[in-house]
Amino acid sequence: MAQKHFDKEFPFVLYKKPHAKVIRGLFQESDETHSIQDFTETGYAFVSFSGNEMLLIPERDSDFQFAVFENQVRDKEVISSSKKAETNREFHLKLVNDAIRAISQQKFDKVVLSRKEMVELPHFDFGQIFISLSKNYPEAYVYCWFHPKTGFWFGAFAEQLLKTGNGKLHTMSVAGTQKWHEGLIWMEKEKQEQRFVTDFITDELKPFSTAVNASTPYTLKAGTLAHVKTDITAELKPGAHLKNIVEALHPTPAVCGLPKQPALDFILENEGYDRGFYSGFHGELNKDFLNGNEQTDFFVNLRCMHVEASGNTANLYIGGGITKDSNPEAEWLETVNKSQTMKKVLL
Ligand SMILES: C=C(O[C@@H]1C=C(C(=O)O)C=C[C@H]1O)C(=O)O
Repeated sequence: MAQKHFDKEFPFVLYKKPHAKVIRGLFQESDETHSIQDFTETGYAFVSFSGNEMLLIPERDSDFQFAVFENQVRDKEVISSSKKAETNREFHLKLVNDAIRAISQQKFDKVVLSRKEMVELPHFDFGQIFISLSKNYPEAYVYCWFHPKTGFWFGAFAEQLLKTGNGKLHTMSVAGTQKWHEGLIWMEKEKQEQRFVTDFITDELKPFSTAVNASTPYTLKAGTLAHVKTDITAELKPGAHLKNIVEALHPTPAVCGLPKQPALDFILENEGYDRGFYSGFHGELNKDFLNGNEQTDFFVNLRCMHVEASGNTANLYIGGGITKDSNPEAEWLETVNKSQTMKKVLL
Protein backbone atom coordinates (compact mmCIF):
# COMPACT_ATOMS: atom_id res chain seq x y z
CA MET A 1 0.00 0.00 0.00
CA ALA A 2 2.71 2.49 1.04
CA GLN A 3 4.87 1.49 -1.97
CA LYS A 4 1.91 2.03 -4.31
CA HIS A 5 1.41 5.51 -2.84
CA PHE A 6 5.09 6.35 -3.14
CA ASP A 7 5.12 5.22 -6.79
CA LYS A 8 2.20 7.57 -7.48
CA GLU A 9 3.83 10.31 -5.34
CA PHE A 10 0.76 10.43 -3.10
CA PRO A 11 1.38 11.51 0.53
CA PHE A 12 1.22 8.90 3.30
CA VAL A 13 2.30 8.35 6.88
CA LEU A 14 3.06 5.11 8.75
CA TYR A 15 3.23 5.38 12.54
CA LYS A 16 3.39 3.31 15.70
CA LYS A 17 2.58 4.79 19.10
CA PRO A 18 4.81 4.14 22.15
CA HIS A 19 4.58 0.49 23.34
CA ALA A 20 1.79 -0.17 20.82
CA LYS A 21 1.50 -3.40 18.85
CA VAL A 22 -0.37 -1.76 15.99
CA ILE A 23 1.12 0.03 12.99
CA ARG A 24 -1.20 2.67 11.59
CA GLY A 25 -1.15 4.18 8.10
CA LEU A 26 -2.97 7.12 6.55
CA PHE A 27 -2.83 7.19 2.75
CA GLN A 28 -3.91 10.25 0.80
CA GLU A 29 -5.95 9.55 -2.32
CA SER A 30 -4.41 12.41 -4.37
CA ASP A 31 -1.13 14.29 -4.73
CA GLU A 32 -2.69 17.54 -3.57
CA THR A 33 -0.92 19.60 -0.87
CA HIS A 34 -3.21 20.27 2.10
CA SER A 35 -2.33 22.64 4.93
CA ILE A 36 -3.67 23.21 8.43
CA GLN A 37 -5.56 26.51 8.73
CA ASP A 38 -6.89 26.61 12.30
CA PHE A 39 -6.41 23.14 13.88
CA THR A 40 -10.11 22.28 13.53
CA GLU A 41 -9.24 19.94 10.63
CA THR A 42 -9.07 16.15 10.98
CA GLY A 43 -6.10 14.16 9.73
CA TYR A 44 -2.36 13.77 10.28
CA ALA A 45 -0.45 16.99 10.95
CA PHE A 46 3.21 17.58 10.02
CA VAL A 47 4.48 20.96 11.19
CA SER A 48 7.93 22.56 10.81
CA PHE A 49 9.98 24.09 13.67
CA SER A 50 9.23 27.62 12.42
CA GLY A 51 5.50 26.83 12.06
CA ASN A 52 5.66 28.22 8.50
CA GLU A 53 4.86 24.83 7.01
CA MET A 54 1.82 23.04 8.46
CA LEU A 55 1.11 20.09 6.19
CA LEU A 56 -1.90 17.83 6.58
CA ILE A 57 -2.99 14.46 5.27
CA PRO A 58 -6.71 15.09 5.68
CA GLU A 59 -9.09 12.35 6.75
CA ARG A 60 -11.57 13.35 4.04
CA ASP A 61 -9.04 12.65 1.22
CA SER A 62 -7.45 9.53 2.77
CA ASP A 63 -7.70 5.88 3.54
CA PHE A 64 -6.77 4.56 7.03
CA GLN A 65 -5.21 1.09 7.43
CA PHE A 66 -3.65 -0.76 10.35
CA ALA A 67 -1.66 -3.94 10.95
CA VAL A 68 -0.37 -5.79 14.02
CA PHE A 69 3.38 -5.59 14.57
CA GLU A 70 4.96 -8.37 16.60
CA ASN A 71 8.69 -8.50 15.99
CA GLN A 72 10.46 -7.09 19.03
CA VAL A 73 14.06 -8.20 18.44
CA ARG A 74 16.57 -5.39 18.72
CA ASP A 75 19.53 -4.87 16.37
CA LYS A 76 23.11 -4.44 17.57
CA GLU A 77 24.41 -0.99 18.45
CA VAL A 78 26.44 0.84 15.80
CA ILE A 79 29.24 3.20 16.71
CA SER A 80 30.64 5.19 13.84
CA SER A 81 32.42 8.42 13.15
CA SER A 82 33.06 10.01 9.79
CA LYS A 83 35.35 12.76 8.50
CA LYS A 84 32.25 14.83 7.88
CA ALA A 85 31.37 14.53 11.57
CA GLU A 86 34.81 15.89 12.52
CA THR A 87 34.19 19.03 10.43
CA ASN A 88 30.85 19.42 12.18
CA ARG A 89 32.59 19.12 15.53
CA GLU A 90 34.62 22.34 15.20
CA PHE A 91 31.52 24.27 14.22
CA HIS A 92 29.43 22.80 17.03
CA LEU A 93 32.05 23.50 19.72
CA LYS A 94 32.21 27.15 18.63
CA LEU A 95 28.42 27.37 18.54
CA VAL A 96 28.13 26.01 22.11
CA ASN A 97 30.91 28.32 23.36
CA ASP A 98 29.13 31.32 21.81
CA ALA A 99 25.89 30.27 23.51
CA ILE A 100 27.57 29.90 26.93
CA ARG A 101 28.99 33.43 26.49
CA ALA A 102 25.53 34.79 25.56
CA ILE A 103 24.08 33.10 28.68
CA SER A 104 26.78 34.66 30.88
CA GLN A 105 25.81 38.03 29.33
CA GLN A 106 22.22 37.25 30.48
CA LYS A 107 20.77 37.21 26.97
CA PHE A 108 18.84 34.02 27.88
CA ASP A 109 19.01 31.11 30.38
CA LYS A 110 18.84 28.14 28.01
CA VAL A 111 19.14 27.50 24.28
CA VAL A 112 18.84 24.23 22.35
CA LEU A 113 21.48 23.97 19.62
CA SER A 114 21.42 21.42 16.88
CA ARG A 115 23.24 20.24 13.81
CA LYS A 116 22.60 18.22 10.69
CA GLU A 117 24.73 15.24 9.67
CA MET A 118 24.69 13.61 6.26
CA VAL A 119 24.90 9.83 5.86
CA GLU A 120 25.12 8.13 2.45
CA LEU A 121 22.57 5.42 1.85
CA PRO A 122 23.83 2.49 -0.22
CA HIS A 123 20.35 1.03 -0.44
CA PHE A 124 17.21 2.88 0.65
CA ASP A 125 14.08 0.94 1.56
CA PHE A 126 11.61 3.08 3.53
CA GLY A 127 9.51 0.10 4.68
CA GLN A 128 12.56 -1.68 6.04
CA ILE A 129 13.73 1.46 7.91
CA PHE A 130 10.29 1.91 9.46
CA ILE A 131 10.15 -1.75 10.58
CA SER A 132 13.68 -1.62 11.91
CA LEU A 133 12.91 1.53 13.93
CA SER A 134 9.74 -0.10 15.31
CA LYS A 135 11.71 -3.21 16.25
CA ASN A 136 14.54 -1.32 17.96
CA TYR A 137 12.50 1.31 19.78
CA PRO A 138 9.28 -0.28 21.11
CA GLU A 139 9.02 2.54 23.68
CA ALA A 140 9.09 5.27 21.01
CA TYR A 141 6.60 6.91 18.69
CA VAL A 142 7.98 5.69 15.37
CA TYR A 143 6.93 7.19 12.06
CA CYS A 144 7.67 7.39 8.34
CA TRP A 145 6.15 10.40 6.57
CA PHE A 146 6.19 10.83 2.80
CA HIS A 147 4.98 13.84 0.87
CA PRO A 148 6.02 14.93 -2.64
CA LYS A 149 6.68 18.38 -1.13
CA THR A 150 9.03 17.14 1.63
CA GLY A 151 10.37 13.73 0.62
CA PHE A 152 10.71 11.23 3.49
CA TRP A 153 11.00 11.95 7.21
CA PHE A 154 11.55 9.25 9.84
CA GLY A 155 11.73 9.47 13.62
CA ALA A 156 11.79 7.41 16.80
CA PHE A 157 11.28 9.23 20.08
CA ALA A 158 8.49 9.56 22.66
CA GLU A 159 8.26 13.25 23.56
CA GLN A 160 4.62 14.23 23.52
CA LEU A 161 3.83 17.84 22.62
CA LEU A 162 0.24 17.31 23.73
CA LYS A 163 -2.63 14.87 23.83
CA THR A 164 -6.14 16.29 24.18
CA GLY A 165 -9.65 14.94 24.26
CA ASN A 166 -12.65 15.23 26.63
CA GLY A 167 -11.51 18.57 28.07
CA LYS A 168 -8.21 17.16 29.38
CA LEU A 169 -4.69 17.74 28.16
CA HIS A 170 -1.63 15.60 28.76
CA THR A 171 1.89 16.69 27.98
CA MET A 172 5.40 16.17 29.30
CA SER A 173 8.64 17.94 29.93
CA VAL A 174 11.69 16.02 28.66
CA ALA A 175 15.28 17.28 28.84
CA GLY A 176 18.70 16.40 30.23
CA THR A 177 20.60 13.52 28.65
CA GLN A 178 22.91 10.71 29.79
CA LYS A 179 23.83 7.28 28.48
CA TRP A 180 21.40 4.93 30.19
CA HIS A 181 22.78 2.66 32.93
CA GLU A 182 21.41 1.13 36.15
CA GLY A 183 21.39 3.54 39.08
CA LEU A 184 22.17 6.66 37.06
CA ILE A 185 22.19 9.95 38.96
CA TRP A 186 21.08 13.31 37.58
CA MET A 187 23.33 16.34 38.15
CA GLU A 188 22.04 19.84 38.96
CA LYS A 189 22.80 20.99 35.37
CA GLU A 190 20.42 18.40 33.88
CA LYS A 191 17.78 18.91 36.58
CA GLN A 192 17.84 22.66 35.95
CA GLU A 193 17.54 22.46 32.16
CA GLN A 194 14.57 20.12 32.56
CA ARG A 195 12.96 22.36 35.23
CA PHE A 196 13.05 25.24 32.72
CA VAL A 197 10.86 23.14 30.41
CA THR A 198 8.41 22.08 33.14
CA ASP A 199 7.99 25.66 34.42
CA PHE A 200 7.48 27.02 30.91
CA ILE A 201 4.83 24.41 30.02
CA THR A 202 2.87 24.76 33.28
CA ASP A 203 2.92 28.59 33.01
CA GLU A 204 1.82 28.55 29.36
CA LEU A 205 -1.04 26.14 30.11
CA LYS A 206 -2.49 28.17 33.00
CA PRO A 207 -4.55 30.65 30.91
CA PHE A 208 -6.28 27.70 29.17
CA SER A 209 -6.86 25.56 32.27
CA THR A 210 -8.78 25.35 35.51
CA ALA A 211 -6.02 23.14 36.98
CA VAL A 212 -2.47 22.15 35.93
CA ASN A 213 -0.62 19.31 37.69
CA ALA A 214 2.99 18.16 37.31
CA SER A 215 4.45 14.85 38.54
CA THR A 216 7.82 14.61 40.25
CA PRO A 217 10.62 14.22 37.68
CA TYR A 218 11.71 10.67 36.83
CA THR A 219 14.00 8.90 34.35
CA LEU A 220 12.83 8.18 30.80
CA LYS A 221 14.77 5.51 28.92
CA ALA A 222 15.06 6.19 25.16
CA GLY A 223 17.12 3.54 23.33
CA THR A 224 20.60 3.65 24.87
CA LEU A 225 19.98 7.12 26.36
CA ALA A 226 18.09 8.47 29.35
CA HIS A 227 16.35 11.80 29.97
CA VAL A 228 14.59 13.53 32.86
CA LYS A 229 10.82 13.52 32.40
CA THR A 230 7.84 15.13 34.14
CA ASP A 231 4.22 14.29 33.28
CA ILE A 232 1.92 17.31 33.11
CA THR A 233 -1.88 17.24 32.98
CA ALA A 234 -4.36 20.08 32.64
CA GLU A 235 -8.13 20.38 32.96
CA LEU A 236 -9.04 22.65 30.06
CA LYS A 237 -11.46 25.56 30.36
CA PRO A 238 -14.50 25.12 28.11
CA GLY A 239 -13.76 26.81 24.78
CA ALA A 240 -9.97 26.53 25.05
CA HIS A 241 -8.87 26.44 21.42
CA LEU A 242 -6.30 23.88 20.23
CA LYS A 243 -4.65 26.40 17.87
CA ASN A 244 -3.97 28.83 20.75
CA ILE A 245 -2.64 26.06 23.00
CA VAL A 246 -0.29 24.79 20.28
CA GLU A 247 0.96 28.34 19.64
CA ALA A 248 1.56 28.85 23.38
CA LEU A 249 3.52 25.61 23.79
CA HIS A 250 5.50 25.22 20.58
CA PRO A 251 8.47 25.49 20.51
CA THR A 252 9.04 24.54 24.16
CA PRO A 253 12.43 25.06 25.84
CA ALA A 254 13.09 21.34 25.16
CA VAL A 255 13.83 22.32 21.55
CA CYS A 256 14.23 26.13 21.57
CA GLY A 257 15.12 27.87 24.82
CA LEU A 258 14.15 30.24 27.59
CA PRO A 259 13.08 32.98 27.28
CA LYS A 260 11.70 31.83 23.96
CA GLN A 261 12.34 34.84 21.71
CA PRO A 262 16.02 35.63 22.42
CA ALA A 263 16.81 31.88 22.32
CA LEU A 264 15.02 31.55 18.98
CA ASP A 265 16.87 34.59 17.59
CA PHE A 266 20.18 33.03 18.67
CA ILE A 267 19.27 29.75 16.93
CA LEU A 268 18.26 31.47 13.69
CA GLU A 269 21.37 33.66 13.65
CA ASN A 270 23.94 31.06 14.67
CA GLU A 271 22.96 27.47 13.85
CA GLY A 272 23.76 28.03 10.21
CA TYR A 273 21.13 25.80 8.65
CA ASP A 274 17.35 25.48 8.32
CA ARG A 275 15.87 22.95 10.78
CA GLY A 276 12.92 22.29 8.48
CA PHE A 277 10.65 19.77 10.22
CA TYR A 278 13.26 18.77 12.85
CA SER A 279 12.01 19.85 16.30
CA GLY A 280 8.61 20.65 14.79
CA PHE A 281 5.73 18.34 15.71
CA HIS A 282 3.39 15.86 14.11
CA GLY A 283 0.62 13.40 14.80
CA GLU A 284 -3.09 12.70 14.74
CA LEU A 285 -5.21 15.86 14.60
CA ASN A 286 -8.71 15.66 16.11
CA LYS A 287 -9.03 11.90 15.58
CA ASP A 288 -7.62 8.66 16.93
CA PHE A 289 -7.89 6.74 13.67
CA LEU A 290 -7.75 3.32 15.30
CA ASN A 291 -10.71 3.67 17.67
CA GLY A 292 -12.50 6.64 16.07
CA ASN A 293 -12.36 8.88 19.19
CA GLU A 294 -12.03 12.63 18.85
CA GLN A 295 -8.49 13.16 20.08
CA THR A 296 -5.31 15.03 19.15
CA ASP A 297 -2.02 13.24 19.77
CA PHE A 298 1.07 15.28 18.82
CA PHE A 299 4.73 14.33 19.27
CA VAL A 300 7.86 16.45 18.96
CA ASN A 301 9.93 15.56 15.89
CA LEU A 302 13.24 14.43 17.46
CA ARG A 303 15.73 11.58 16.80
CA CYS A 304 14.68 12.04 13.22
CA MET A 305 16.06 12.21 9.68
CA HIS A 306 15.13 13.46 6.26
CA VAL A 307 15.66 11.40 3.10
CA GLU A 308 15.14 12.92 -0.35
CA ALA A 309 12.71 10.96 -2.53
CA SER A 310 15.76 9.84 -4.60
CA GLY A 311 16.95 7.94 -1.49
CA ASN A 312 20.70 8.61 -1.93
CA THR A 313 21.44 10.41 1.33
CA ALA A 314 19.92 10.81 4.76
CA ASN A 315 20.23 13.99 6.84
CA LEU A 316 20.18 13.29 10.57
CA TYR A 317 19.18 16.09 12.95
CA ILE A 318 20.46 16.20 16.51
CA GLY A 319 20.64 18.78 19.26
CA GLY A 320 20.84 19.42 22.97
CA GLY A 321 20.09 22.02 25.60
CA ILE A 322 22.82 24.50 26.61
CA THR A 323 22.85 26.23 30.00
CA LYS A 324 25.50 28.18 31.94
CA ASP A 325 27.04 24.91 33.23
CA SER A 326 27.39 23.23 29.81
CA ASN A 327 30.68 21.75 28.69
CA PRO A 328 31.11 22.10 24.89
CA GLU A 329 32.90 18.75 24.43
CA ALA A 330 30.20 16.93 26.45
CA GLU A 331 27.48 18.67 24.41
CA TRP A 332 29.16 17.54 21.19
CA LEU A 333 29.33 13.95 22.46
CA GLU A 334 25.66 14.15 23.42
CA THR A 335 24.77 14.90 19.79
CA VAL A 336 27.01 12.03 18.65
CA ASN A 337 25.19 9.68 21.04
CA LYS A 338 21.79 10.95 19.91
CA SER A 339 22.74 10.40 16.25
CA GLN A 340 23.05 6.66 16.99
CA THR A 341 19.26 6.33 17.19
CA MET A 342 18.95 6.72 13.42
CA LYS A 343 22.42 5.39 12.46
CA LYS A 344 21.61 2.07 14.06
CA VAL A 345 19.04 1.35 11.35
CA LEU A 346 21.12 2.75 8.45
CA LEU A 347 24.69 1.48 8.74
C1 LIG B 1 16.88 18.40 20.94
C2 LIG B 1 16.87 17.06 21.11
O1 LIG B 1 16.37 16.47 22.24
C3 LIG B 1 15.75 17.20 23.28
C4 LIG B 1 16.77 17.79 24.16
C5 LIG B 1 17.27 17.08 25.23
C6 LIG B 1 18.42 17.65 26.04
O2 LIG B 1 18.76 18.81 25.85
O3 LIG B 1 19.02 16.93 26.85
C7 LIG B 1 16.68 15.87 25.62
C8 LIG B 1 15.57 15.42 25.02
C9 LIG B 1 14.85 16.22 24.02
O4 LIG B 1 13.85 16.98 24.64
C10 LIG B 1 17.32 16.14 20.04
O5 LIG B 1 17.24 14.92 20.26
O6 LIG B 1 17.75 16.61 18.98
